Formats: sequence, C-alpha cells, structure tokens
Amino acid sequence: MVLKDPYNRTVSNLRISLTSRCNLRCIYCHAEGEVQPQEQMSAEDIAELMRVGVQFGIRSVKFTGGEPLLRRDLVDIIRSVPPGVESSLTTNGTLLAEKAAELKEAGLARVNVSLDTLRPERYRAITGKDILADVLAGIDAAIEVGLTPVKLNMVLLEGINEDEVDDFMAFVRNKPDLILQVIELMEFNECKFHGDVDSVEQDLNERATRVVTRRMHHRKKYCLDGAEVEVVRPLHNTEFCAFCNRLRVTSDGKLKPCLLRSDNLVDIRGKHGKELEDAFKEAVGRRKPFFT
Ligand SMILES: Nc1nc2c(ncn2[C@@H]2O[C@H](COP(=O)(O)OP(=O)(O)OP(=O)(O)O)[C@@H](O)[C@H]2O)c(=O)[nH]1
Ligand SMILES: C[S@@+](CC[C@H](N)C(=O)[O-])C[C@H]1O[C@@H](n2cnc3c(N)ncnc32)[C@H](O)[C@@H]1O
Ligand code: SF4
Ligand code: SF4
Repeated sequence: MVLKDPYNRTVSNLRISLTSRCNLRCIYCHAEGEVQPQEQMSAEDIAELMRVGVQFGIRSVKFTGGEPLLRRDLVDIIRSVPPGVESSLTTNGTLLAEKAAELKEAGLARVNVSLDTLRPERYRAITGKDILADVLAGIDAAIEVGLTPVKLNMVLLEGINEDEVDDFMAFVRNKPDLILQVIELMEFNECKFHGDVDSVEQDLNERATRVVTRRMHHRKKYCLDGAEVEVVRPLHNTEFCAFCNRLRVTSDGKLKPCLLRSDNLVDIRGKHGKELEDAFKEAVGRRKPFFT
C-alpha cells in the first residue's frame, strides 16, 4: 500500500538520523532539526521500521545524523535494508576512507559528502578541525569502490566560501562520478552567513547546456562544461515542499513529518508490529508542506 499525506504527497523516502553525535562542529549545522535527542534507536528497531516502511511504499532510505559513520553498527544497519530499497548515506566524509569498501559490500548504493571548501584553512574555520585531507581521501575511496555518484554538498556561506563555486566546478568537471550540490543555508543557531544562491543559480542557468528537473523537491540540475550541479533551495520555496516525499526519523526514535517542525513528532520507541504501522500512518497523516 502506498501512503499519501493529506496534501496528496506520496511518501517514498525514509530519512533516518542514526545518531546525534558528530566529530565536527560546523558553524551552520541544523542537526536534522533534532532537539535534545535521547537514547539512540537500536539497529533492530531501525530494521523493523524499514520493513514497515516498505509495506507503505518506501523505496529509498537516506542515512544521516549527526555523523552516521560514528555508529559502530552502521554496516549491520545497511545490511538490514530490505531488498529492492535503495540506500544512501550523507556523511562529512572524515571517516569514509577506511569504511567505504565495507559499506559498498553491505549494499550501500552511494554517498553524499559534505564539503564546503577546498581550502584547508577555511575547512578548519567552518568545521573546527584541520582534516580536509581525510575528507578528500574519503571521496576518492568512495569513487574507487563505486559508491557513486558521489554528491559533494556545499552549503553556500556569505563571506566564507561564495567565491569557491567555480573551483568546485573545476573539481567535478569531466568526472561523471562526482556531482556538485550547492545548498542554500537554512539559518539555525544564529548562523548569519546566508550566501546568495539566486545569483549562483542565475549564472548556472545562463551557462547550462541542459537543465533537468528532479522529481524530489523539483530540484534543478544544471549540466555545463562537463560538470553537473544540483541546486538545493529549501527556503520559502513552495514547490520544494509541494514535491517533498520524505519522512524523517530522529536518532532517538521519533517519526518527524517535516525538517522544520518539532511540534508534530510521533514517538515510536517501544512500538512494534501493528502499533508501529499505525504510528507510521499517523506520521504521514501529520505531514504538511512547511512553505505554502
Ligand atoms: N528543508 C529541507 N531540506 C532538505 C530536505 N532534504 C534534504 N534537505 C537538505 O538538502 C541538503 C542535501 O541533503 P542530503 O542529505 O545530502 O540528501 P539529498 O541531496 O536531499 O538527497 P539525494 O539527492 O537523494 O542524495 C541538506 O542541506 C539537507 O538539509 C527536506 O526534505 N527539506
Ligand atoms: C546535518 S548533516 C548530517 C550528515 C553529516 N554529518 C554531514 O555533514 O554530511 C546533513 C546535511 O545537512 C547539511 N546542513 C547542515 N546544516 C545546514 C543548514 N543550516 N542549512 C543547509 N544545510 C545544512 C550539511 O551540509 C549536510 O550536507
Ligand atoms: S558534520 Fe554534519 S552533523 Fe556534523 S556538524 Fe557538520 S553538518 Fe552537522
Ligand atoms: S521544509 Fe518540510 S515540507 Fe518542506 S521540503 Fe523540507 S521537510 Fe519537506
């Protein structure tokens, strides 16, 4: 049975936060909208939730966090993804090099790696750690084992990395396994570095030889000079929300109908079988586009 929310949006993707812990301290982090997370869900609970999701039309799962690679049982969790469901991971990439092969072998399809700058000193200023080289090694390893396409997530930050879009395009150019994703900052924690995504997108539009609109969030992908660039513009974007097909799961076991709301969560801790199915339906029923 495929579930639709009251706004006729099909839910086909589960976005599961595996932990609220992280080894970086990015200046802009929204932490997937988690507020005071408690004990994290077990691998068994996550496996059962994915099985229930499949009954209701879930076709892909995104693992995120915090930093998902901090979970020691990550490989087991990926192994428990039901057959036919595409799994991907969003990671800061710092621990990816040593784990990429194992993740691939466990069935992970691809990774998104957060990388806001190609300059070591800026990387330290943004994340708090001087380990850009580890991330670059993680990206290489992911390509090597076929966790592809690897998307590079670059949050556009005014006065910090806005001048690096062309450098990033050069970085991904003529590498079909790499896609650049330019992301509009959603302000959390007083982070006031909102970059000008409008002008970046205008420029891409003028130079693109092909523009594709994705089903999810109706995001635009621009193809130019051997580079592929996707633009993520969630703010005040009614179309983005109208085509949102994701149900979130917090690391401590709550279904979260929308990234930007915390007043409509459905607690699934301790729920199994029919109770869990009902909770899933309840969460889908509570979904509402944030920007209308
Ligand atoms: N507002 C909002 N932002 C989202 C949503 N999904 C993803 N994002 C943002 O999009 C950016 C990229 O997220 P990723 O975790 O890499 O995944 P993705 O690009 O959305 O997904 P794929 O294209 O399937 O890899 C991040 O900044 C997320 O916060 C959403 O449903 N709502
Ligand atoms: C919260 S992180 C969790 C996964 C992993 N730690 C990472 O950094 O990729 C998921 C994605 O959200 C993005 N993100 C975090 N805070 C954001 C914000 N305020 N606005 C837009 N994107 C944000 C990050 O850049 C990252 O690509
Ligand atoms: S690495 Fe990811 S979860 Fe950690 S602080 Fe940065 S954006 Fe947030
Ligand atoms: S803000 Fe909420 S409704 Fe809009 S795309 Fe994000 S999760 Fe979906």
